[in-house]
Amino acid sequence: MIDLAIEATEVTFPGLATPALSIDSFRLPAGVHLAVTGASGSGKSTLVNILTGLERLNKGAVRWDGTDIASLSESRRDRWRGETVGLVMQDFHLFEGLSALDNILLPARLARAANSETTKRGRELLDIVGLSRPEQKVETMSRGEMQRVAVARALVRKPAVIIADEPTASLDSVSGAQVAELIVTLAEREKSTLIVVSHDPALIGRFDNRIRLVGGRIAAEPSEAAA
Ligand SMILES: Nc1ncnc2c1ncn2[C@@H]1O[C@H](COP(=O)(O)OP(=O)(O)OP(=O)(O)O)[C@@H](O)[C@H]1O
Repeated sequence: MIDLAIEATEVTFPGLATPALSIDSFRLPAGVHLAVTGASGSGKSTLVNILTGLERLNKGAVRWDGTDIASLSESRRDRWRGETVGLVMQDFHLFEGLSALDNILLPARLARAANSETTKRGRELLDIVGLSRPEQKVETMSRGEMQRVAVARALVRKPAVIIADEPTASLDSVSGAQVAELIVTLAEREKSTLIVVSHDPALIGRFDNRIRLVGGRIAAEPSEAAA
């Protein structure tokens, strides 16, 4: 569990008249679950990218647990991201040709952080997300099953933060509801800070803390716990 502070932050892109993202001040206490909504182009993906250190800021700071992630070297930031953030994306980002279990273990293996404990946890997580065939190749799975593999992968290194970008957008309503349930309950169980970007009313409705982005700015006041 780590807390977040966004300070006087701006992200601009060439050709845009106004910043894609402009946030004066935002704080999220450790362990809080937050939903981020907003129309297309309002800056949601840009927000995800600065929270994970994938996009550079033009101004300001994004501090996780007090550390401005821009102050880290690129290799330290990559290591920090792998250790700290579990990411779930709309289009799964799984590797075809690999089994569900190998997909779950791949990031930890690439970071040379995999051991017998990681494999055990990977198998347990597959079980928890309701997948009973760890050796099944991911390209033979349904979309809902693929996203459940991605959720298990995001959690395998016990991340302090889980960030999900439209995790239910490419799923039918039944699979979407299952994935939403898994993300929320697993974040709770692991005591992770959770940030979910979504348009899905069923998913957003599960969050007490919500912000809405309009033109790159936070439009709605964060609720009490996230203020
Ligand atoms: N690399 C880039 N270069 C130029 N403009 C960009 C770049 N990335 C994003 N933008 C612009 O920044 C604005 C915010 O984009 P962003 O992708 O964050 O929106 P979004 O809310 O995630 O949209 P969507 O819901 O459609 O994915 C948009 O106007 C977009 O065109």
